[in-house]
Amino acid sequence: MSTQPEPQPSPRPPDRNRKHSATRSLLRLWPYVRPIRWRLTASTVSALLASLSALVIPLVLKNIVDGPVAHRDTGGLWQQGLLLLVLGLMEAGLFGMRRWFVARPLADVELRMRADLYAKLQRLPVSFHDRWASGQLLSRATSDMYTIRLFLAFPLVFLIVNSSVFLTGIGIMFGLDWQLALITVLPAVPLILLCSYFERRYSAAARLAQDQNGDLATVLEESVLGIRILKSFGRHRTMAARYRAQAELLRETELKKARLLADLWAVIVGLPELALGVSLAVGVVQVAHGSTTAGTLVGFLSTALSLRWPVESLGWLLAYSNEAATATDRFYEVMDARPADAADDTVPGTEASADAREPVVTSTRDGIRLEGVRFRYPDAPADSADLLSGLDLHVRSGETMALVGLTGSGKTTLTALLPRLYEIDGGRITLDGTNIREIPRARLRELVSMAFEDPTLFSASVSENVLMGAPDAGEEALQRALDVAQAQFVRTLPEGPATQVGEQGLSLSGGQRQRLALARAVVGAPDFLVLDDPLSALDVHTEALVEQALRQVLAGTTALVVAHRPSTVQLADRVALLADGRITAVGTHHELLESSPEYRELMSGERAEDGSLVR
Ligand SMILES: Nc1ncnc2c1ncn2[C@@H]1O[C@H](COP(=O)(O)OP(=O)(O)OP(=O)(O)O)[C@@H](O)[C@H]1O
Repeated sequence: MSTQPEPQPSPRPPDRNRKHSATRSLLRLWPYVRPIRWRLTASTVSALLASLSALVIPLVLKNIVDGPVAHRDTGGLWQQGLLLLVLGLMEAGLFGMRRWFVARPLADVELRMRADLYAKLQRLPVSFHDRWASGQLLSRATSDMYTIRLFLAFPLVFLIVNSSVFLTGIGIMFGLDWQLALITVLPAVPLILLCSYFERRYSAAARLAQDQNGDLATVLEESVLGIRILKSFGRHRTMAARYRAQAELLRETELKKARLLADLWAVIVGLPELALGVSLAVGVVQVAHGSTTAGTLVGFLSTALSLRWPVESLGWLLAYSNEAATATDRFYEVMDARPADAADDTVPGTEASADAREPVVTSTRDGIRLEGVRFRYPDAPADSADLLSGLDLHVRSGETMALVGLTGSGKTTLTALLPRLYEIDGGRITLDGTNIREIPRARLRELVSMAFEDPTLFSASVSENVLMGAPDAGEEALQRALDVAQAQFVRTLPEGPATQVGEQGLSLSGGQRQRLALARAVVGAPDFLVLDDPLSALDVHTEALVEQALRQVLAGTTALVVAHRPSTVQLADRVALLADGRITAVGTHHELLESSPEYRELMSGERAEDGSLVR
């Protein structure tokens, strides 16, 4: 039976429909525009001169009609004709220069904004990424950046140029004949009101479309990443229907935008045409009565006609500026997101990170100590209990502690607290006596090395993936890490450790990926090692070999190893049992087997709480 899927907006922070004006949003681009301000000004001036030179053409026409044409002066006609040619060439040349001034600098602006967004995404805490759908972030880094660059290239320049040309043209028209000019500019009043109404409605629709674009990207990304699961469960049609429904929503919003624009366009084009018709009729009567010359009427009408583009372009210039303002808002929603403790954050390449390389002052070899640690996920239901509620644990220096507990008891969460992937809500965690909050993040993450349950590999070579754990480590360390992780299979790959793996490269099995992730964790010979069920995807034979090699690594480090099965527990000196947000028992495997009924159940797998706790 197939169910009709409802399009789901991906989880994202509450909608922040713009409460302030588009101008205020766009002004926030100033830090990026500032370095290219002179080139942008030169580009605007070129476009302005080009447009103004086009405005002189009607005046030349007036002179031709009232002068050489009226007096049959062929010599004068050639002169004026030449002037028209020069003006035309000037216009073309200046418009060409406009592009030349900004093409490269604008590409640089886009590059810098992309780089800043990427750096910010890397710095933001994991809890931020838990809240935001990846498609929303992808669309900000791609289509929103493109919208902003295009705005700086065209609408920004032409909003300034066309307004100036419009005002100059109106001035010329008043100079030629104030009565006709008055009739022509009368529609400006309802147009201004209409534009402000349009701005509000269009801005809401533009925001919705850009968010829906992000939702669509999320569905697409999930479908591509989960294609095997979708196919094997025969759910690809359901997902396709969800994608279509999401695309349908976006289409509706785009159509709404088009309708709004079409309505505005109809009025923007219709009203001035009407006014022009009336002024033409009045002008003809004036010429007939001799109160104005035929040349003045020709000049007036040509000026009015050359103002058509500045007026007609208003619709899409406003629409595009609105989209750019929305894209800017969306960009700054990420850029403004600040980790609560951003002050002590360190980024590689900054001065702070130089300090981060200083060794942690450790007078004692105290190992890992957690005291009264409390933690709950920021998006956990308000009425739920803390996931970790006053947890105490001491892993002695050089010791390997296995962490066991029912599924969902918080083992993975606890491991993520050590390198501060999440911030604790209470208590303290120390490494060799130093509070982890006092250790710069970059240094902390050098000290604590992790292998996650889900081994992610990047589109890079095997050696690049492994050396991510210690960029300065050499070939020898790489080979040793591969040996420890029993990843000798790497040597049989087409290009050995230089073979490309990950999404763009060779597909590896789950066990092979897990071994590379393990090699990545141990390559830097870290002081503290955190392994989240590192052997789960290995066959019994390989598991025994990895365990054997891992014992040597664990002997020289302080380690916390999440374990689901007895064989992994055997690697540890002692075992800690996590239950109800606390460590309820600590001891050797045998001690706990004797003293803790809960541990016995867990290790025997008798209590299959939800069928997935242990083998
Ligand atoms: N990012 C998150 N945001 C909110 N809740 C989360 C998040 N990650 C995990 N949880 C919840 O926290 C609880 C503990 O999850 P955790 O992954 O730490 O358990 P675990 O003991 O490692 O489980 P397992 O043995 O199955 O790996 C679970 O109820 C889970 O739903």
